[in-house]
Amino acid sequence: MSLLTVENLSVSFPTPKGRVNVVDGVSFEVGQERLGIVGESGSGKSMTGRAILRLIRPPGRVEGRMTFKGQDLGALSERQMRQVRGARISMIMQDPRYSLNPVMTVGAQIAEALRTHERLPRREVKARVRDMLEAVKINDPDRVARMYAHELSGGMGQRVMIAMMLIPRPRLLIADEPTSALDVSVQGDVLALINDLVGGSTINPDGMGLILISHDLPLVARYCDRILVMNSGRVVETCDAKDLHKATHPYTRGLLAAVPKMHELRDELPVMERTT
Ligand SMILES: Nc1ncnc2c1ncn2[C@@H]1O[C@H](COP(=O)(O)OP(=O)(O)OP(=O)(O)O)[C@@H](O)[C@H]1O
Repeated sequence: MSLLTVENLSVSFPTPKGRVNVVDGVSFEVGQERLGIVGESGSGKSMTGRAILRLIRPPGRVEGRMTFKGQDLGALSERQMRQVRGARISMIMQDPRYSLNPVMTVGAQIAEALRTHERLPRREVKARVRDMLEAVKINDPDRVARMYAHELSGGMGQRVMIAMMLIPRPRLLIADEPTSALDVSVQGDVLALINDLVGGSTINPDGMGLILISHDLPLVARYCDRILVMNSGRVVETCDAKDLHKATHPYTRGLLAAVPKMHELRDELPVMERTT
């Protein structure tokens, strides 16, 4: 069943030459599955994700219709939309450390988020914070709970953000380049974690849908069920990840042709030390 339906979405901004559509007539559906949105820088991937959550501010203009579980997101008040963003559709961004409160410990932030969403007896808070950190595979959770954002590695910070994002048990996760600010050595671990959580775990037994936004085609092909390829604001190809090799659009074929070169480049990179 479809969770989110996007119909004819356009996002435009004023330029000296008039309004320009940076997202242009994009339509897709996503259910409890992993949908990858891929394309080069500037193709409109992030604007699509932000438009779904109504995060585009004027002078940006959004047109089209988006429904989440049948509810028209455009018809919601700003207060109702905040509830959707807080609880039903979550988003994780590139560098998690900027999203964490710098003057609160990790444990205090997770505890605060837990108490916002459920009545929790004081004596259970510490154990629940530990459960959340363990669920995102943080080693030594009690020590990490006492740390501040600046003391975390990028990978740890992203795991902490993922734990916080899961507290309200969202039905859909939008992950916009969630690993591009991380060391190559931990990128796969964080994506594998997101992948596991999408399927369901002790802290979110029902699982959730995923929209993974990335410029990295092999990465999206590896972690997603379906792929939507964007170019200049438009969807040029939609296919199952397993059928990517059969893609017909010249732009997708161009991205595919670049893949072996990317692998060669990666093989030349020095292996970095693990930081998580
Ligand atoms: N405030 C703005 N005013 C005008 N144009 C904007 C504004 N914000 C973004 N854009 C343009 O919208 C286009 C799409 O941006 P978007 O961030 O969605 O691209 P992207 O595919 O996610 O690329 P990247 O991976 O580099 O973030 C870009 O060409 C960008 O320059």
